[in-house]
Amino acid sequence: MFAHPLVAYGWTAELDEEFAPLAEAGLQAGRITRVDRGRADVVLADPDPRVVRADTRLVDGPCTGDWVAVDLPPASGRGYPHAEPMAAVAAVLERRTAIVRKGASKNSEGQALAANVDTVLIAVSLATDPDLGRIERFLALAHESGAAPVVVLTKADLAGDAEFVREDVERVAPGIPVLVVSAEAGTGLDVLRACMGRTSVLIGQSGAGKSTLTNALTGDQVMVVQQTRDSDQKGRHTTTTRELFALPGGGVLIDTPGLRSVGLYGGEGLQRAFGEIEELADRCRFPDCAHGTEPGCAVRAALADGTLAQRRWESYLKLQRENEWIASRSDARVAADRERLWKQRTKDARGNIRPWHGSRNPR
Ligand SMILES: Nc1nc2c(ncn2[C@@H]2O[C@H](COP(=O)(O)OP(=O)(O)OP(=O)(O)O)[C@@H](O)[C@H]2O)c(=O)[nH]1
Ligand SMILES: [Zn+2]
Repeated sequence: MFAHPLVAYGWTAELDEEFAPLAEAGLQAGRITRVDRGRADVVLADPDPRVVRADTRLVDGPCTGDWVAVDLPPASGRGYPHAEPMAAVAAVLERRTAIVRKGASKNSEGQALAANVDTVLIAVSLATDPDLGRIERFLALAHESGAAPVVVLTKADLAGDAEFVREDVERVAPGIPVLVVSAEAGTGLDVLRACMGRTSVLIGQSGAGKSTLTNALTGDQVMVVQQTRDSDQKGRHTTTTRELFALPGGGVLIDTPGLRSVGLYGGEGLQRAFGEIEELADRCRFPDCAHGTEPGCAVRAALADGTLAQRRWESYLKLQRENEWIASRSDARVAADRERLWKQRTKDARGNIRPWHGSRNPR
């Protein structure tokens, strides 16, 4: 068994091996538990896990879940220009997976929400009718990340007929587990735990119950929870940062703030989220069928006999148009951005550490 104080935070023998040259350069391995402007909380082994605040301005766009190399200031503070010596993130290790959505700004930059995640838990409240289109969007985002999606229907204690909703949601999530839980009543949590990989992230709308679920899974009041508005069950955007916790039974959970918009950021995720449509298209008579007026179109046949729901087809077309629009913004630009995101940011601005590349590339 591989023993290391950061195992509880997801550290593996493989990471340890990758990190060896950085350790030799005098850097400490750590995982980002939360990010603020220009700063991050990083859990380090010292030798027991402890959280330090570190400057992140030397690296490009670190996010919660990133494995990093931390440069701790010498105890004397000698050699540091600041009055208060501060730890600094010197490098970000290659990401295995990353949840990337379209950035808030108009340009085509992607925004990483969480890194090195194995399971994406898409939280959807059963207190109101679920928005299937939104779930499809979250699923495409999750598929694109490289992690395995799971849909978690929350607040089962408030649902009239949870099973009915679950079947509805299953139709838009082919091959994906759809679970029913209540953090309030404590039901469904064991099944949920069994579906969670080493590192899981909770995503979903504000008020979906992500923080309540985080508290239930950590067995602690780690996140603040606020009432949803009675009028429309909308959340109040209580959670404002992404935070990472080690779970008592092993594994790591990242809670995220409610997402107002989930702009997709291109890629194959959409095809995977709509796998059954891709399969239908493969059966069209013409390989380049546009599913319009062509004879022998399997997609139109499925729409006609109801095997493929009209709503689902339109949702797919809409998301595909969105994806294409992003790509058209500038293929080169998007490609360069992605490259930059996936690539190892091991350059140390101070130039005293050699660039270092991990052995695996998620793409
Ligand atoms: N009845 C019931 N209420 C729940 C359950 N889970 C969460 N809630 C309530 O739903 C409201 C919103 O819960 P949060 O956990 O803050 O939701 P969130 O998704 O973290 O919201 P943001 O932090 O704004 O993104 C709170 O009033 C919770 O008490 C549940 O299982 N049953
Ligand atoms: Zn066709």
